Amino acid sequence: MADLTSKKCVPCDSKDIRPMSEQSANELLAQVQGWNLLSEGGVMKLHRSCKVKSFTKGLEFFQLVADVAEAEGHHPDLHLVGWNNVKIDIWTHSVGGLTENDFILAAKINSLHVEHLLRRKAVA
Ligand SMILES: C[C@H](O)[C@H](O)[C@H]1CNC2=NC(N)=NC(=O)C2=N1
Repeated sequence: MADLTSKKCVPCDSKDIRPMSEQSANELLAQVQGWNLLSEGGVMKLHRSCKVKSFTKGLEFFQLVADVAEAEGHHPDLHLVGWNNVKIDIWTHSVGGLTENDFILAAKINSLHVEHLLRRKAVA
């Protein structure tokens, strides 16, 4: 199975794009560490949350994510709440569900070098 980061998102308005099943989404989830499936208003989405070191580092993180999204022509919902809590939701709006595009985008976000922007998780 080809690595998701080596793939390219396809235009979301192509006529043969369909939302995938929950089973397919769960299978692909293994390739996007740190992301979870979320169902909101009947729409299945990919969700990830993390803490950033500061409000401005959160905006820097968003800019790096935005660069990937623009390159892919596929976009996440970005939330920066309580000054340092980042939440990212990804789904394919044109079909109201998940497609491979969403997993490609999540995998490419995971491959960003952003350790300098993120707060390390406290070791239990
Ligand atoms: C033409 C193309 O379908 C639209 O411009 C893109 C833009 N980015 C997008 N991003 C996401 N997440 N879903 C979409 O349906 C979508 N559509």
